[in-house]
Amino acid sequence: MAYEKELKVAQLAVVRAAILTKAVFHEKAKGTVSKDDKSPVTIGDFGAQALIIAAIKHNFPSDEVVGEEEASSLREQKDLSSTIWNLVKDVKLDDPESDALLGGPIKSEAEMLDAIDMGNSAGGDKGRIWALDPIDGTKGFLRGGQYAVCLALIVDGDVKVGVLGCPNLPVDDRELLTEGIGAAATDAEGKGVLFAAVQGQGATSQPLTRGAVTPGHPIHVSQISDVSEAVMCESVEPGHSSKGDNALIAQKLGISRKPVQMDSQAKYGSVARGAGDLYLRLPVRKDYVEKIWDHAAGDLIVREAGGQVTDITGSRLNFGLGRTLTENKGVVAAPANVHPQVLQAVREVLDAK
Ligand SMILES: Nc1ncnc2c1ncn2[C@@H]1O[C@H](COP(=O)(O)OS(=O)(=O)O)[C@@H](OP(=O)(O)O)[C@H]1O
Ligand SMILES: [Mg+2]
Repeated sequence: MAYEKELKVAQLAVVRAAILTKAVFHEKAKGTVSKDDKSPVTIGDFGAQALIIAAIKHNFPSDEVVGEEEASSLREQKDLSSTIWNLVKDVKLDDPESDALLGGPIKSEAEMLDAIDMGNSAGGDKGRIWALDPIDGTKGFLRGGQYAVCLALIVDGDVKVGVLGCPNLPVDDRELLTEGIGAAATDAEGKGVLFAAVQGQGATSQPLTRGAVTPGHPIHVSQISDVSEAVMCESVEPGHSSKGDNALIAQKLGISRKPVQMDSQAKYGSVARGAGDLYLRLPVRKDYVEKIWDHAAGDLIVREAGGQVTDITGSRLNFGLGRTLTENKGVVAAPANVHPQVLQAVREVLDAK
């Protein structure tokens, strides 16, 4: 099967990184520092990025990585760097064979910093480029809510493999629709879902363990025929996506159910397994440009599960542009049969503004 090894390495790398993020999730002080753009980054972001890039480079040395973090600030803050190293050096998969496939542990702090810095690819529409968001939904992570470890392989601008590790998502998707899942999540035993997709091969999910991965079971978007019965997924943070517009669109579509608010690309996973029906991410700020690592894995997983993902103009998201998508044109993800209707409602609401 095409991309078999890439899928396995990506899944195991995400599992390995999630072992670290789960450990950090339980710490009160998550080593938060503010990036230049004022968004938060934690010791978990850096550690997870190092673990994933080391695994990719061990298996595919000439592939490039577009990663969210860089190590320059760590090289100046030696204490922070050694705190992260103390976490990273102990992370190991429970299954020795899987651990060996990833190249075993990272050997030194210097190697860890170098691995983080290998996420500096400029991206683009040529070659094999991995898009990595070590902790997507950092605000959710800090709040004790949903977050996702996200990894995708983009080949010549096309997403071929997508993996999302969602450590706080209930394995049983019926639980998802209970109120307050975004805020009240825990990663108690039995929680955590690993989503994956390969282009043309469908999407799967399996419980997020600490060891080997299985082929997973196929997932599908919901079968709703009447869009008024849909459950909408949206961001928790009001600054990331317009909730006012979402409410107007829901009204236009006759949707009366309350939206489920959830941080991170976990929303794509939820739509892909039919635990939510729609995901709308409508621009709040014209100058904010969405980054490819925030969408690449989720885009493929939803499409392989039978959904359609476009921007608000109806075009497929363009991952060949570099580190970012086009100007902020938002995201509309829905089961293919209702996507045109949803898109039309989106356009009507936005045009009326
Ligand atoms: N203004 C604005 N508009 C749109 N998107 C933004 C904006 N600011 C931040 N971000 C990005 O949102 C990522 C988190 O995604 P979500 O909105 O899905 O989750 S959340 O509910 O906000 O936590 C988050 O990803 P992480 O930084 O990895 O957490 C950001 O890349
Ligand atoms: Mg992100």
